[in-house]
Amino acid sequence: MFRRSVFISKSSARNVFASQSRFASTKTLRQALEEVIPAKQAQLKALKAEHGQAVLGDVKVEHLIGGMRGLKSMLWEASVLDPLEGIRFHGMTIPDCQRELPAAPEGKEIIAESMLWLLLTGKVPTEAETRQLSRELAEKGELPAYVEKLIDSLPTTLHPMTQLGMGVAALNHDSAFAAAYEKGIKKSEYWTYALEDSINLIARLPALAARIFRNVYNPGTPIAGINKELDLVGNYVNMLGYGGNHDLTEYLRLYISLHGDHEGGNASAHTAREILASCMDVVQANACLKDLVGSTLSDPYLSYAAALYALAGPLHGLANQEVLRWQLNMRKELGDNITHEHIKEFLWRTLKSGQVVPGYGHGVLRNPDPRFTALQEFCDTRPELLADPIIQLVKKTYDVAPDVLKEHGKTKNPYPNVDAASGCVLHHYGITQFKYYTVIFGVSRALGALTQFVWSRALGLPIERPKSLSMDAIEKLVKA
Ligand SMILES: CC(=O)SCCNC(=O)CCNC(=O)[C@H](O)C(C)(C)COP(=O)(O)OP(=O)(O)OC[C@H]1O[C@@H](n2cnc3c(N)ncnc32)[C@H](O)[C@@H]1OP(=O)(O)O
Ligand SMILES: O=C([O-])CC(=O)C(=O)O
Repeated sequence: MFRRSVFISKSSARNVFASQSRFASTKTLRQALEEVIPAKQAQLKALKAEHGQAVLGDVKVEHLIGGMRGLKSMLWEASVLDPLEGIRFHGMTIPDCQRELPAAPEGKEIIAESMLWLLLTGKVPTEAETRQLSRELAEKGELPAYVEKLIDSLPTTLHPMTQLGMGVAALNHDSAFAAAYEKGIKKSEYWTYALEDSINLIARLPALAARIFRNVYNPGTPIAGINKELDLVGNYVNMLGYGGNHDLTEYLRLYISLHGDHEGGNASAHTAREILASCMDVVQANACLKDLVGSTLSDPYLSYAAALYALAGPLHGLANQEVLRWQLNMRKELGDNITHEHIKEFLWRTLKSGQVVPGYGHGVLRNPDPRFTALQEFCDTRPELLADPIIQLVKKTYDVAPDVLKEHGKTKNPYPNVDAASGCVLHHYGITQFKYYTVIFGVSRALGALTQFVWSRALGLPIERPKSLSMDAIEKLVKA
């Protein structure tokens, strides 16, 4: 399958890259990024100069109390989430990406490299560019010995996500960004070191994540070496010990690409990167360019470690482990031959005990998550997946859960999010250790979070420091 480097013609990409040629030749990711940075810098400058005082919305007291839901307060380049339609990556929907982005030579699904290229540059890479990036990642994929030693020293009872965050933070020992900053570099050069660290980190995540899996679940077994001819996820699957399982490899390619970015407001991405100010009066574009952990010029490793700990919460990334635990409990309690009526009763028991239904609801989405749909479609093309009792249970739950949640009347979105489907497929392929699932999510979310880290440095965004208020201060302002 051959695909050319295609110019993205939609939304923001249209303005920024309008002067760029439609078909790029083979270049490295760094070269491709170098080409697009000046246009983005100019766009930001013009936005600030021409529209710095434009009002994007009101900040209400309910925003301060309600987790800033819906507040337009962040700058995030790679993707934008529509409540009804779901995510678009530089204007491309998930089906667009499935159609346009290069797959692995022997596969059909999107791979992490082509998604990363799209997120960073706004362009669809050629096959040759994708392969070149795969090779670069494979060449940089080995873990330093001190990190292996650190991970091997951790108790196997320590949650895999805690271990992942520790390993990522420890990788900052070799941060090019931190070293260059210490040496004293110009602000305009930050992005190049940010990119170097980001690529190194993405390259090393599979080896780190696989080592945690081996230590916790298969102690003493060997870990496969990195194959320089393989893509990132192909190597990850090998290192996990599932090499040769083509369908699992394809599933993880899709999963890791789709989970890569979900605009900026989700807790993990937000932690790593940046936010536009939430001021008490109006949101002003020029006053609002701010960062969180990355904005302090903490290096990409420390920023992403922080993001991982946000991802490890059950209302966010840990929900995929919670979904499977919940579905397995359902099966244990209800036995085989579970009917829709049984599931309804189980759902009500969950809700009446004050718990959330994991895998359902969303902070922004108001329709079924198109990532959930894409994963369901993956199952629909494979009879062995359709015959799996847990996958059937997930489907049956989807038949009844939206109505139960509507009747319950609390959640603004009674539909499934991506986590409702992701774990059951892993379970089918033999990755039954559900406490590990969020680690896979963590390998993925680096694609989007680190993309924005690079862009934040390229655009010279300042430290994040929104204004907070006490309840007394709010009352005083409101009464005045
Ligand atoms: C990759 C991801 O992070 S996707 C999200 C993964 N998380 C989950 O699947 C966990 C289950 N879902 C939830 O807890 C929520 O829907 C969230 C955290 C995703 C979004 O939270 P919010 O934006 O606050 O949702 P919303 O505005 O609809 O919440 C209103 C009420 O409905 C409740 N609610 C929301 N979703 C659910 C649910 N799945 N089950 C039961 N109640 C729910 C909320 O707890 C809240 O109750 P409260 O008024 O008593 O506090
Ligand atoms: O967007 C959100 O708030 C949560 C989510 O689905 C993600 O981060 O993938």
